[in-house]
Parts: sequence; C-alpha cells; structure tokens
Amino acid sequence: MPLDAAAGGGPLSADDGSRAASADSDGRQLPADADSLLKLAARSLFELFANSAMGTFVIDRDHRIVWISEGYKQFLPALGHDEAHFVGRRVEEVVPNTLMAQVIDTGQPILVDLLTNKAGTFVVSRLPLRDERGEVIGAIGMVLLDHPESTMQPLIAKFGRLQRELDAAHARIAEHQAAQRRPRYTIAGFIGSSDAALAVKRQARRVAATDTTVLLLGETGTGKEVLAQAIHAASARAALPFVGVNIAAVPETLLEAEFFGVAPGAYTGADRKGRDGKFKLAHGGTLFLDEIGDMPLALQAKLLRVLQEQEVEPLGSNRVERVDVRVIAATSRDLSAMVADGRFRADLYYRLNVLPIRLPPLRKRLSDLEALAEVLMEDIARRSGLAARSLAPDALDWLAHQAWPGNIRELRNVLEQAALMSDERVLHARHFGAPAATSGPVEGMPAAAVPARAPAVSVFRLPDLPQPPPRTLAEQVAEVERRAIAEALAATGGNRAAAAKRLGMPRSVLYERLTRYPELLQSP
Ligand SMILES: Nc1ncnc2c1ncn2[C@@H]1O[C@H](COP(=O)(O)OP(=O)(O)OP(=O)(O)O)[C@@H](O)[C@H]1O
Repeated sequence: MPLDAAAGGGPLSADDGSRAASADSDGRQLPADADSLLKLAARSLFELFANSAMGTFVIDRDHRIVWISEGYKQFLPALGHDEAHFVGRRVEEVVPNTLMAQVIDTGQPILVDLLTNKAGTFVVSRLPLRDERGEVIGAIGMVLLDHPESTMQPLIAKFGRLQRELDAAHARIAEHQAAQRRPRYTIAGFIGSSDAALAVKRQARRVAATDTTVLLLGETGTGKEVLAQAIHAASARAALPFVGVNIAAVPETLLEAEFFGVAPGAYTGADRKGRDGKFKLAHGGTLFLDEIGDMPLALQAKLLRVLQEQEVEPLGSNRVERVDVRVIAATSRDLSAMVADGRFRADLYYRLNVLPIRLPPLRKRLSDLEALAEVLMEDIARRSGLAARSLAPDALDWLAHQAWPGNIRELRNVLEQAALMSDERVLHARHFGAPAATSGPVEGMPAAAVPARAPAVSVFRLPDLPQPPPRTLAEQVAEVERRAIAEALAATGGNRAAAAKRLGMPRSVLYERLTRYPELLQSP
C-alpha cells in the first residue's frame, strides 16, 4: 500500500529533521520529534480518509491504478471489471468520466465533484500526491458518497432543474435558428400581376425545378431575397435550410470564416471551439449570397472552387468537408462590366450566370403598385399593432409618380412612416407630404412611366430640428457630408451597401461616418 506516497508530499510532508529544532511563528519551540509527528499525522489522515470514504484508490503519474481500498472493491462489478483487471490499468480506461488524469496533469485538486458513470452517481474528491520536491507523483481518488440523490436531495434537485432549464433553452435556440432558416416567401406570395412580374414568376418556377446555380439581378429593393426564398420553397430542397449571407454587410476579414467555418482550436477567444460556416449550415438546402458583386477577388477564387468541388475546408483545418448546397446569388451591380474591368472573375461570373433572372424595378411595373401597397400595409399593421389603413386614389396616384430609387423597400418605408404619422384609416396624398392638389385617379396609370420625383417622406431624411449655422470649415464640410449621406440613404431605401456605392466610398468608410451621424439612422 503506497502510504509513503500519501505521506510524502504537500503541506503534510516533512522534508528533513531540521524542523524538529525550529521555532513556530509565536516563537515557541516545537517538540523535538515534530518531523515524525507530521509524518504520523499524514499517515493517519490518509488512513482516516481511506477508511471513512466509501472507497479510495491511488494512481501513479502515468495514470495507472496502483492501489484500491477494500471499500472501493464494491464498485468494481458495476464498472465491469474484477480487481486483477482493474489494478494496473490506466484510470481513464476503467473509470468512465473520471477527471483523475486532469488532477495529475494540472497538479490541482478537485475537492468535491459529482461523477456519473455506468456504476451510478457519486460525490468524489481527487487530490494530487507530491514528492518532497513538490513534483506530482500520483493522485488519490475518494468516493465520499454514493447515491447522492438520496443524501443530497436538495442539491441534486437544483442541479437537475438547472440542467433541464439549460436543455430547454438550447432547444428554444435551436428551434429559433431552424425557424430563421425556413423560407418566408413562396412564388405565389411574390406580389405582382404585371407582365414583368409574371415573367419573373414563370422563370422562378422553372429554375426551382432544377438544382443549378441561379443569379438574381436587379436594383436594390426589387425583391431579390424574396424571390430567392420563393425559389427555395418551391424546390426539392424546401424542407432543408435556407441560409442567407449579405456579403456587403460582413467585414472582408471575416468573410472567409463566415463562409467556410473555423476548425476547433484554430483561434483563441470566442472561436476556440470552432464554428460552422454558412456552407455547412446550408447543407442539403440553399445558400443565398446577396451582394455577390461585393465579394473580394481572393475569395471569389475560393468560392468558385467550392461550387465546382462541393467541398469546404474550414479555416485552421487541413480536412475538407463535403457539402451539398444549391447557391442562389444576387447583385444590384453590373457584373459583366465588373468582369470587363477585372473586378469580378470571369470564370465565377460564367459559373453563376447559368440561370439569370432579372427583377424589374418598381417604376417598370407600376401597375403592381396598388397590390404591393395593400400587402405591405397589412404587414405593417400586423407588425406594428397599428390599425390597418387603406390608400385613397389620390395617394396611389401620388405614389405612382415618385422615382422609387429604393424600390419596394423604399415603398414600404414610405407607407410605414405615413401610417405612423396619421391616425386616419384612409391615407391621402397629403399624408405623404404631397402638396394639396395632385393629379387625377390612378386608373390608366402608364405601366412604364418613369416618375421624376423622389418621395418627400423618407425614414432617412435629415432631422427637422433647426441646425445651428456651421462656423468652421470642418463643420461646413461635415454638414455637406452628412447631407450627402442622408440623401444617398433616402435614395436607396436605407440600403447602406448601395448608398456607399452611390457615394463612391467603401462600405467601411460609410459605416464609420454613420457612427459620427447616428441621427441619420433614427426614424424621425
Ligand atoms: N414581390 C414582393 N412582394 C412582397 N414584398 C416584397 C416583394 N418584393 C420585395 N418585397 C419587400 O421589399 C423589401 C425588399 O425586398 P428584398 O430584400 O427581397 O430586396 P432585394 O432586391 O434583395 O434588396 P437588396 O438588393 O437591397 O438586398 C422587403 O421588405 C420585401 O418584403
């Protein structure tokens, strides 16, 4: 029995006889036989533990079990071993879920812990054993209580309740994430019966029946994401995830990890456990790559490889993972012009452009405006809790004469703002800021009329509060900049990527400027 090991280390150890003659902190002389007393104390403590614990065992520094107490033998049948096949084995091979190896490796005791394995649940204690130089030479494990569910009922009940709460929270998060990956739109739900809208729906039905990459082209706010979801919902992949990434909204340095994931241990901090990329999350389903024209060239090459091989390699890993994903890409940019001046890879463009669908701007399908406004008003009422509103003919006529650079997103913003600012059930042109007299009824509205004016109502207009006159040059420049950004945001219906493009500035610079002018992001 390795009692010497237990007595040899830690605070109970006595290293040499010199202690016998030393004084304690109060100056009292210790008895001459202090050393042997300490050794005896260590031995007694060990025996006390060994006898009063339900079972005790000792392992050496290689994790091998070198001794078990009489009491410990009662657990061997439940662990599925007899003594001859237990002693001498590495502890992790014969005691499931034990942390004894951790005690050896860290040198830190685990004073009280709950251990559950096939033999039951136990309250256990684990202590390192050290030699006279302080080196860990083994560890002692003690079973203090078995069946703690009867002896420690309140604690176990609380532990069980917390565990159940945690499981329920995990289930809710998983359900929420799954719900986010279910498409919200169908092709029938894509509003519009104009020739242009019907042509889009016909093409969408046709591509939904295939498994090929689709490219959606159209100005900002024309419904590219709506259509991507609808195509997914009509495809054979409908029951599997729909995952979207807005490339313009992810900082360039994070895009690769966002797409391909991060292997466990590749980074320290939040990502040390690893993270699945969007390709993996979309496995079996559809990945929607919005603003594909904003993808950096280096990543375009990697994306092309994934599309060709259907394999991804997470960052920091040297293993590839197979993925089965249908890609729908979208852009408001002129990709062929980008290819021509070297900003977009030609090979990726041809790969994406197999089945292009061009979404018409709102001004090219004005006959859909009434139906769109009706659906959007219903949705606004449902989400805001406000009463449902309808539009008077003069309001529709006024809306039909606006420029709509931000398309349906901008239409939605304008309707929402008018609904918020008025209590009336029927909204008239004046609720949108139109002058008192407006043009005639909406019937006969020219389908392809190109309106000249931008709507007067916009969520992104400059705040009405009077501004003090700018004084220094810097203040005047800031004022001009603020106004230009506000106008770009209004014109793009709040789409920051499109606004940055319009202003000819990188997205990151626009984001930084918006931190200087936060009022531009607030509804008036
Ligand atoms: N046909 C439609 N029916 C109903 N709502 C629509 C339709 N098209 C667009 N919308 C609404 O307009 C808004 C913008 O649509 P969406 O995000 O799909 O546009 P987008 O073309 O992807 O824009 P961006 O290029 O700026 O990302 C959304 O609120 C969406 O619900």
